[in-house]
Amino acid sequence: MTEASEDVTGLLLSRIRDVPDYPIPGVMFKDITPLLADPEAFTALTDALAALCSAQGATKIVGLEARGFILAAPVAVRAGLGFVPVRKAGKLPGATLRQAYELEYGTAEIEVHAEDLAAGDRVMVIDDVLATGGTAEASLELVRRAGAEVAGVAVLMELGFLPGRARLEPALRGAPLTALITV
Ligand SMILES: O=P(O)(O)OC[C@H]1O[C@H](OP(=O)(O)OP(=O)(O)O)[C@H](O)[C@@H]1O
Ligand SMILES: Nc1ncnc2[nH]cnc12
Repeated sequence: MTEASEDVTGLLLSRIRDVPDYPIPGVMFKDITPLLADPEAFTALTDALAALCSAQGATKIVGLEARGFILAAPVAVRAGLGFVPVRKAGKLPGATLRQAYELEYGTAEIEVHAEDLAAGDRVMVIDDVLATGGTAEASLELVRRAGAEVAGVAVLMELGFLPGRARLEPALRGAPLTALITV
């Protein structure tokens, strides 16, 4: 299975809560906590993402702090693959690669332990939301700077009212971007 079924899509969509003007006025925040609290929905999400990782021949899973960790860690276990955290700057103790990027509501820097990824790894990047695409774009930069190959990017939810997909397109270099749902 490479796409979520309509039943799964509907279930996931029904468990996402809209919070207007959070964290700043003008942002419609998509809150995934109701989905996480529903074991049927969380399991369906994990299974769909794990199937995608297997279908695309991933050998490692990168999760993006913080909400991406919640999704990516069970996917890595389910798919039988190693999990590599990409963290906000200053949180990883070892030698890191660092990349700056812009968010829908601010700027940030992310890091990965340089030794966690290497040539021969095929990496699936997993996150909850694709908004402006800045976080995912920076993570692909890190994956490649570490010498690894990008198997794809998979997100629970793409914000279709923002140009994240178009921004990410060049950085994908032909690798697939899969969103289980688009809102
Ligand atoms: O496509 P973008 O515009 O880059 O936005 C998407 C990112 O923004 C959110 O993370 P955030 O940095 O808010 O952190 P959190 O997961 O710690 O809440 C979300 O979890 C994605 O990682
Ligand atoms: N509107 C939004 N809702 C939830 N997470 C986000 N990350 C970036 N923009 C977001």
